[in-house]
Amino acid sequence: MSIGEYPAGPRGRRLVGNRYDYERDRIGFLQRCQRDYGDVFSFSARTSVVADPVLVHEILARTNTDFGIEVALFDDAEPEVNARATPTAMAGRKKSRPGVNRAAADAHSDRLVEILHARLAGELGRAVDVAAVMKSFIIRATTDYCLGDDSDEVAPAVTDAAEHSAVLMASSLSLPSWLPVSRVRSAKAANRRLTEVLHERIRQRHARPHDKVRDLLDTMLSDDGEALDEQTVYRTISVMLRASHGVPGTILAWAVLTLAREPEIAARIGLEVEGLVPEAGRSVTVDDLPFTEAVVKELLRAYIPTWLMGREVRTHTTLGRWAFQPGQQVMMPVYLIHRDPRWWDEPERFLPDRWLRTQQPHARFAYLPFGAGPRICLGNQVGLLQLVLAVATLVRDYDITVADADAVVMRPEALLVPAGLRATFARK
Ligand code: HEM
Repeated sequence: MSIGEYPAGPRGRRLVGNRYDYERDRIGFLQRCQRDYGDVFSFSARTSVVADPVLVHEILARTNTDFGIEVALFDDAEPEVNARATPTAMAGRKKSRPGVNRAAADAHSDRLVEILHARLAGELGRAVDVAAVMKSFIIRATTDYCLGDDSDEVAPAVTDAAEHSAVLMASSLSLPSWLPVSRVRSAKAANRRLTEVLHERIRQRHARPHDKVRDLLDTMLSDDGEALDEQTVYRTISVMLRASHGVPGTILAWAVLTLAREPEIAARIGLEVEGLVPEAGRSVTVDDLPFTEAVVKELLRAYIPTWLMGREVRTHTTLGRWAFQPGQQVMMPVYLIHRDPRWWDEPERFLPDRWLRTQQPHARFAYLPFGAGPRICLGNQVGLLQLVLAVATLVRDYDITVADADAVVMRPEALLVPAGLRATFARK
């Protein structure tokens, strides 16, 4: 192939192209294409798939310049997410950094455990939709992380806005916001409500600041570094809250299923947590729980919720030996990379111990749970802490009964979900 060609791929069926076969078995279809055409192949004249770790990393690194990340929920709206790539939005990211690093995340560990117990208290003794409960726990935890005492009214508003937006996203259509469709109207109303409560909280805090930094909002309003306008503070916090809605909660659902299927892993986590005696006055952190952390890393490899990431091509550009035009889409099946036997030993097995050895994965960039480049997950340390402490707490303090674990199936929707997972939680 000469430099600058559009990738080859299956032509698909008349009228529907590849969509029919893709919708019947999304992951299987992508795996078959990869086998037949290699790591870069086309899905249609507009959409290509890139499953080569180095090229995926390059796309992520060139995001904001050659590749755009934004998805417009309403096609005539200035999508709020678009603003994230502007210099002021990147300044918001920069200012937030000391508020989201490992030390800041660790400082939230006691609150996190309290919030998990409080969230489960109302659910004990009956079978619940695990992903829904875990998502709402994470929203409460992240809202508390960002806004501390001011989070009460905000957490329900985030859930509402995120859920309404997810319904629109799932339809995979960009609908004009003037369209009198009830789901568009309710999504707009929920987003407006979240915008209002958040602005209100930011203004109040600005007028009456805490004497020392207690949460992410304090970091964003602090005198250290560049001063930000209210809109930039709002956007940064709002993106943090929305971005934390689905992914960590979904991984916790996978954790509950895995603990039920692999009791010896649950037992090893139990031993690790029970043997832990932190010095007086010091909270438990990720560093105290190396095996639990390895389990979380393995969950993020095997069941990566962001299994298929996407970018829109912004400029006439090349990637490796392929050429792309503005407006084309590039999809990155992280799931395929995380399960590729070229980069991983026994990729189909759930082996947390691989993370306690060296040399995993065998290729650079073959592990991308948090993305990479200028738009890498801003909450990666916060998310890791949430997952490790939640898994350890679930094992230590709860008996969990999963109803029919064998019937749960892996479903690659917008996120990769354990469909049909229900469980009963009881305090030990
Ligand atoms: C541990 C679970 C998590 C995973 C696996 C995860 C994964 C990701 C991934 C893959 C992206 C990049 C998406 C892309 O490039 O298209 C992302 C973006 C982001 N995540 Fe996370 N995330 C997690 C938890 C969180 C949490 C708890 C927060 C907030 C506290 C958060 C905040 C963000 C933000 C703000 C972005 C957008 C950054 C930007 O576009 O500039 N994430 N996350």
